[in-house]
Amino acid sequence: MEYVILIAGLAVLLVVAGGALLLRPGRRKQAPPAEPPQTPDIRPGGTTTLPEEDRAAPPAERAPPAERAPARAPEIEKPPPGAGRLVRLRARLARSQSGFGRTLLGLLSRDVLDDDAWEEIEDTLIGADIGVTVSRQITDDLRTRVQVLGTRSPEEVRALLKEELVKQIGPDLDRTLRTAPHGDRPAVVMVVGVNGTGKTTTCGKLGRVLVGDGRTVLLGAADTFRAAAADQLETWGSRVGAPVVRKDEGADPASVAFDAVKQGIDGKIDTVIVDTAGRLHTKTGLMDELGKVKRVIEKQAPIDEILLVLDATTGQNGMQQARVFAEVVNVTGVVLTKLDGTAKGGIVVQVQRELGVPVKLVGLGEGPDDLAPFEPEAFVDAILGD
Ligand SMILES: Nc1nc2c(ncn2[C@@H]2O[C@H](COP(=O)(O)OP(=O)(O)OP(=O)(O)O)[C@@H](O)[C@H]2O)c(=O)[nH]1
Repeated sequence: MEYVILIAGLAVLLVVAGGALLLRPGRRKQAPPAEPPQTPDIRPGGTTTLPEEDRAAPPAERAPPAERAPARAPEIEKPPPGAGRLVRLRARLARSQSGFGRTLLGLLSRDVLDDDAWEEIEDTLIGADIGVTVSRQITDDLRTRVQVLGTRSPEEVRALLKEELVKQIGPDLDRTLRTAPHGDRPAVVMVVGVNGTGKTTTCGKLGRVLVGDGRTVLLGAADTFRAAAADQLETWGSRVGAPVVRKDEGADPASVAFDAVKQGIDGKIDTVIVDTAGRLHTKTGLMDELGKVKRVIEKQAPIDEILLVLDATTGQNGMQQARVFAEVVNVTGVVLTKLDGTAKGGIVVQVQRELGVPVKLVGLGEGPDDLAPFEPEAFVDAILGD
C-alpha cells in the first residue's frame, strides 16, 4: 500500500512539473530597433534624392512614396527702405573713417595751436583724400574761426569741424535719385564705370533699395563681356523678384539695353536699371559703346540717371578713370563704393569737385543692403564720432 501511495505521489509530482514546463511562457524574440523614418533628402535647388535601398529595389517592392514636400518657391526678400540707411550703417563708416576724425579733433583741441599744429591738420585732411586745395581752404577757415573764438571746448571744436566738413561736402547739392516712373513709362537708370569697381553689385543693391521703397524693378544685363555679370544680376534679381533681361556673352550691349527698356515699358515696371560694361581700352571704344547704348535706350524713353560707380579705395587712379567716363557720358550722380575699406573718406569732396556731380549713393560693405543714399551730415557725424 505504501508503494502504491509513493508511486501515485511521484506520478502527481511529474505531472505538475511537466505542466509547469509546458505552460512556461517562451522568451519573446527581441524586436529590432525601430528604423528611423526614411524621408527623401531634399536638397536646396529642388532635386530629390531617394534613400539607397529604395533606389536599388524593383519598383513593385518599393515602399509607397513618402508624401513629397512641396517644391520650395524661391523666397522673395523684403529689403529695408533707402531712407535712414546711412545712419544705420554708421558703425561701418565710423570703423573705417574715425581715425582721421579723431586725429583732427585731437589736434584742434590742443591748448596751443601753433603753425606746426595747423600744418598737421592740413596734412591729415590731405591724407584723407580731400584734395590739396580744399584741405588748405578748410584749414584757413578753421584757423580764422578758432582765433575769433578764443578758448575752445571739445563741443565747440567738434561743431566747428563738422560745419566746415559739411560745407565742403555740399549740403545743398541735389542728391535725389530720379527713379520714379513717369506715368506708365519707367524711369531708366544707366550704371557705368570700370569693371571691378562694384558696378554689377551696385545695380543689384540699388534694385533692392528701390524694391524696399515699394517700386517694381527690371534689371538689364548689358555688360555682355562677362557672362558671370549677367548671372550675378540674375541672382540679385531673383532675391527680390526683379526680372532680368540678358543675352548670350558677347551679344550687342545696346540690344540688351533696348530689350530691357522695352520690357520695362510693356510690363509697366517702375524703374529699369541697365548695367553696362567698362572693360574698354580706348576712350573712342568706350564712347562708341556707351553712346550706342544710350541712343537706343533714348529711342524709347529718356534716361533719368547715369550713375558712375567709383571705387573709393583706388584714389587718384580712380579719379582719372572717372574723368574719362564723365567726358564720354553725361553723368548725373556718383556711387562711391567700398568706403568701408578705406580711411580716405575725403574722396567724396574731391570727386564732386572734379566731376561737378554729387555723390548720391555710397557702398559700405559686401552685404546686400550695404548701399545707402548719401547724406552729408550723417557722413560727417560718423567720421567725428559722437
Ligand atoms: N567692401 C566692399 N566691397 C564691395 C562694395 N561694393 C562692391 N564690392 C565688391 O567688389 C567686388 C566687385 O564687384 P562687381 O559688382 O563684380 O564689380 P563690377 O564693377 O560690376 O565688375 P564686372 O561685374 O566685372 O563688371 C565684389 O566682390 C563686390 O562684393 C562695397 O561697398 N564694399
